[in-house]
Order: sequence, then structure tokens, then C-alpha cells
Amino acid sequence: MRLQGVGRRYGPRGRWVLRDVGLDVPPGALLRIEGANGCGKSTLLRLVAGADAPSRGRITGRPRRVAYVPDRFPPALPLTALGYLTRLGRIHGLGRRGAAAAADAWLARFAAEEHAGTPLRELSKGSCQKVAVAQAFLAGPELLVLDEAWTGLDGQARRVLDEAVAERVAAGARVVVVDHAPARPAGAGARVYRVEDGRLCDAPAAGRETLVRAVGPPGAVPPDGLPGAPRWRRDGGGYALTVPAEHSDELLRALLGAQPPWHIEALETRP
Ligand SMILES: Nc1ncnc2c1ncn2[C@@H]1O[C@H](COP(=O)(O)OP(=O)(O)OP(=O)(O)O)[C@@H](O)[C@H]1O
Repeated sequence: MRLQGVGRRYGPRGRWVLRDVGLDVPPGALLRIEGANGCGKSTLLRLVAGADAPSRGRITGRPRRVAYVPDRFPPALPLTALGYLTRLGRIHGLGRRGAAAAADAWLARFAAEEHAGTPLRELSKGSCQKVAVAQAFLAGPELLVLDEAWTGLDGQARRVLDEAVAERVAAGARVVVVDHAPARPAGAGARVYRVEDGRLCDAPAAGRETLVRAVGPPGAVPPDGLPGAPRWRRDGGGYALTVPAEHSDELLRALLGAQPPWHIEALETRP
């Protein structure tokens, strides 16, 4: 998928919110978009998702199965959580039974099955966000666009979302994310871009980073809450974890002190 010379302004005389944006989004890419409030991140995500059209330029190669979690969940529809998800599943191309099964499964995965029969308008903000996020995974999207999707979720649901994102990336989907928390999506090794003055640039490196190659006990993933909020990815039989260099000592201590301990294979600090 590719954006070429993409610009967006609201109204024929509006200012250009985005100008000449070029971006390649290959299969398996995980992109994180950063920038100041109002710089155009949500605008860019709507264009990527196909929920909005560019005023200039073109977007080609968007895959067929697209899922989008907007920053604001559609308000009170006269549906229950399960009814809404089942309907969305049908819209995403699933059959009636498949949609109902996927809706059940994703509500359960986000620990929201008790709300299946609750009308959307009666859901708490957090439960509503679980539904908003669950709908995105119903049909195995090939392009997943998440605008502040972690906001409002409890810790457990945030971890489920991190895992679900990592699964989609591993399955070759393209995932594009905006989130105010710099470490999201946790551990997934996103490529970071920044919107500045309407243009999309590579985010400047925040400083020196240390890459730690580590092997845990069989089947283990890096534990939660590691110092420095490392990004991580699978690497051979272990994991490659990246943290700001100033957190590397703490990270090593945490990995070596874990029960059972992790084995450190290599350490590399780069500019
Ligand atoms: N539908 C619209 N009509 C007119 N102007 C809009 C519309 N949507 C967004 N804008 C304007 O476009 C600019 C970029 O908005 P956008 O929501 O994309 O920014 P953002 O980077 O996502 O902001 P935030 O970090 O606050 O969520 C803002 O000046 C906003 O007012």
C-alpha cells in the first residue's frame, strides 16, 4: 500500500492540514505516527483507513479487509454490544454464524462477555472501548488502523490489545497506530513517523538505544513492566529488546533476576 503526494484540507480555502505525504506501508509493517495535538494524525489515519479521501494525491494498494478504530466511538446506537459486533462482523464479510462466533470470542478475549447483552448506550467508557477495539479484529483485518485505541482500556485489556496487534503483524497485516503513550504498541518494534507542519517525517531518534538479545525459558515472552519499556521482537530462539541506553543496566538486571532468569546473548549500543 502506498500514499503518494497526499494532501488534505477541509474546505476549498482551508489550510493544508497534510501536504505531500508519501508513505509505503508494506505487509507486516507496524507504523506509529506521532506529532503535536492538532497536527493532523487523526486526519492521516482516516485517509489510510479509507474513511476519508485525500484532497490531493493518491492512495493505492489498500487491502480489502480494513478495520479502523476511530478516536471517537460511534455514539448510542440502538444495539447491544453483541448485536453491534455481530452486525459489524457481517459488514466485514463474515457469515451470520461466523460473525456471532467472532463477536463472542472477541468479547471474551477482552473480558467483556458479561456485557454482551448490554445496550451500547449503557456501557461504561472502558467497556465501550473494548467493543470499539473488538470490532476491529473480528474478521482478521489485512490493514488495521488504531487511533488512541488503548485509551480508556484497563491494564489487562491493554495487554490483550498489544498481543492482538502483534498477532496481526505476524500474520502479515499492516498496522498503523496513533497513541499518546510513547511505548505503544508495547514490545512490537514499530517504525515511527512524525507529522510536522503538515508533512510526514521520520521521527528523530530519541537518543542512543541499546539492543539486548536475550533468551528466556521455553515459551516465555519478555515479562511485563520491564525497565525502560523496551520494544521487542522475536529473534532466532530468543528476543531482541531495544531500550533507551540509559535504561540498559536496569533492563539487564531485571532479565537476569527474573524467575527463572533470562540468558543474555548479546548487547549492542547504537547512536
Ligand atoms: N472534519 C473537519 N473539518 C474541519 N477541520 C478539521 C476536521 N477534522 C480535523 N480538522 C482540523 O484538522 C487539524 C488536524 O486535526 P486532527 O484531528 O487530524 O489532529 P490530531 O493530530 O489527530 O490531533 P490530536 O492529537 O489533538 O488528536 C485540526 O486543526 C483540526 O481542527
